[in-house]
Amino acid sequence: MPAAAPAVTFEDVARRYGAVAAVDGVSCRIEPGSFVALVGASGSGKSTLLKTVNRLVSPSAGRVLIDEQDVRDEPAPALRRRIGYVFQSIGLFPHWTVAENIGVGPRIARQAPADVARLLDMVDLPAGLAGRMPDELSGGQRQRVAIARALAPGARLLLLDEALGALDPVTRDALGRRLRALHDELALTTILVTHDMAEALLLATRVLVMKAGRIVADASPAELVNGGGGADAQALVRVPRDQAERLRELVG
Ligand SMILES: Nc1ncnc2c1ncn2[C@@H]1O[C@H](COP(=O)(O)OP(=O)(O)OP(=O)(O)O)[C@@H](O)[C@H]1O
Repeated sequence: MPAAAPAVTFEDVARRYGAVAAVDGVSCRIEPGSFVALVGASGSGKSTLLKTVNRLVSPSAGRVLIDEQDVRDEPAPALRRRIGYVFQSIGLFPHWTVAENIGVGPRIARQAPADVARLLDMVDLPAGLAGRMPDELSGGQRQRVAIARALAPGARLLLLDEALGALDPVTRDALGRRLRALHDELALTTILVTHDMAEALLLATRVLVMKAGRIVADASPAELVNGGGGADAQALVRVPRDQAERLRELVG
């Protein structure tokens, strides 16, 4: 396990698919311990950029560093064991119990067995769920198990790709808060891909806005809600702001 939360550095990263520049020259350093939200319209390149970190996508140009080390310097399986990755479609192994799913990372890495009860408690699930199969859980419970599994090998870097996207709004809000608390308690570096600017503003310490494969805004939530970050960012901030104003008008 790395001793501290890592930094992530993108150096002029590009990824083309034929004529499409999914990521088009991104340079940016994510500081250790930060919680960065990557927001932007569908197809703006958020997921592609995120996946260059754990090498699910190889850049066509440029490089990605974790701390000062190029992610290509070690075999991909070893790299991925150091990185928690949670995505929307969950991906629990359907024929394994909750405990077996959570324990898979440490088992493959030949670490001490996962403390399943502690990991379940971290994501606000009762220890009694350990013996259940994934199809005996709700969507929100499954997503919590996926987060526990991602953290089980002691990862200090957490990549979340629309990890809350399929959940109902109440569960989504609760799990978002839990994720932010875990980020703080475990001193993680977290990168969250989301369509939802309100979620980004409420959870992140820094928001990067992507458009057509590029980062077009880089600002703190406070800067964004105070009108900063430029036109592309403000177009996204306008949505939750207008909703909040319309709700306020309903107050009698
Ligand atoms: N494996 C692939 N093959 C071909 N084109 C791809 C591939 N992956 C992504 N793309 C294209 O690259 C662009 C960026 O896709 P990406 O999934 O990174 O966007 P995104 O911002 O994460 O979108 P969404 O929010 O809809 O998930 C899109 O035009 C997409 O069609």
